[in-house]
Amino acid sequence: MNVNGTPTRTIRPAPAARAVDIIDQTALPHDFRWLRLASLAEAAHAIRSMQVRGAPLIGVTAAYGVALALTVHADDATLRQAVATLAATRPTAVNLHWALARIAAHLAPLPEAQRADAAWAEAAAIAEEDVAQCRAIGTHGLALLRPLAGRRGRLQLMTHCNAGWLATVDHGTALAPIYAAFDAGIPVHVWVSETRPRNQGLLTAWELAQHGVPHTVIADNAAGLLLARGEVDAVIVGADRIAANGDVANKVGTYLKALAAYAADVPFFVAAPRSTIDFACASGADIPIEEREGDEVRVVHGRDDAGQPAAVRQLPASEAVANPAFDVTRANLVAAIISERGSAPASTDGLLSLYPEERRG
Ligand SMILES: CSC[C@H]1O[C@H](OP(=O)(O)O)[C@H](O)[C@@H]1O
Repeated sequence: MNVNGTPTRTIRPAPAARAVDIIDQTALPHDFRWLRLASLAEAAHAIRSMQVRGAPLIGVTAAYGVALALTVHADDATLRQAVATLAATRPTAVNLHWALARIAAHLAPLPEAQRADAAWAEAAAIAEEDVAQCRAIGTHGLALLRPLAGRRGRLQLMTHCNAGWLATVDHGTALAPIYAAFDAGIPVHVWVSETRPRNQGLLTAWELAQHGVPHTVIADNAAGLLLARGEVDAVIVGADRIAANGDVANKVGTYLKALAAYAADVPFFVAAPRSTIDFACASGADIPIEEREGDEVRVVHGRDDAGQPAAVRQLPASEAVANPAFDVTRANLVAAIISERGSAPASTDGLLSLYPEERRG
């Protein structure tokens, strides 16, 4: 996508410099800056701290983290350690674990002398696949949105968190069909949920503003009113892990929006590439839910009136808080899964209709 008119992706490999550059998403929406990762430790920290975030993008970043590690040492112990270090950063997004399993399986049979170059090439291949798959999600998602347009002046959409191009290498997942509809000339407006406590909705607002897509930022708790009032034609979100039965793990608060959409008879779509679907995970009950640091709830980070970074402690450090980063939406609340291969019901048969090669027995 474009930043100030310049085509930009979220990650830029620099193998010659033994580094990879990522957009520092903890600085957005106020500052746009690149961050250079030059070691396994820096890649792991970037994922854990959410300098880089988004299910597909953390998978790609982890793959480059393995390349950074093997550029220094390419023995089996280093490969195992790199995979273990990166796998420990965040548990829920299966994309991270899928990418690590894929690059490890690709590198293990190779002679040590060939592993570094092969790691950079495989990480780049995973990144390019993500770009193509997210572009296709936009096309297939547009096919679902187009029939909903025309009911009123603008197609009224709602999303949660950030599942735009910032969460992928390019195009995004949930936002890809929105960009596709906007670029096709369909009048759209997006209700953007701020998504406490890390406020990834502000990243979505930044993205949409960059592309010129009309939008309105709302408090998370306002979504139910808008849905009940009939001000939303469809909800479209991303996913961090889709279980084999169609249950969906996504940013915390997604489930509440799915319940409100169901009560308001508004279609609730989930957009995700193949790397987000975990056929080895039977149902949402088996998806690990990341619990993050309590200060993400206790402390609000923003800007003061002078535009300087400011952190406001809302609660004493001793105050007990819970901070689950994701929740699980049961498949029966999901109108369709949108992937690079098309759309299908959120069910075992639906997912297998998209990926028949995964059918066992
Ligand atoms: C394109 S899916 C992005 C997905 O990842 C986000 O989580 P986080 O910001 O914690 O990495 C959120 O769940 C999005 O839906």
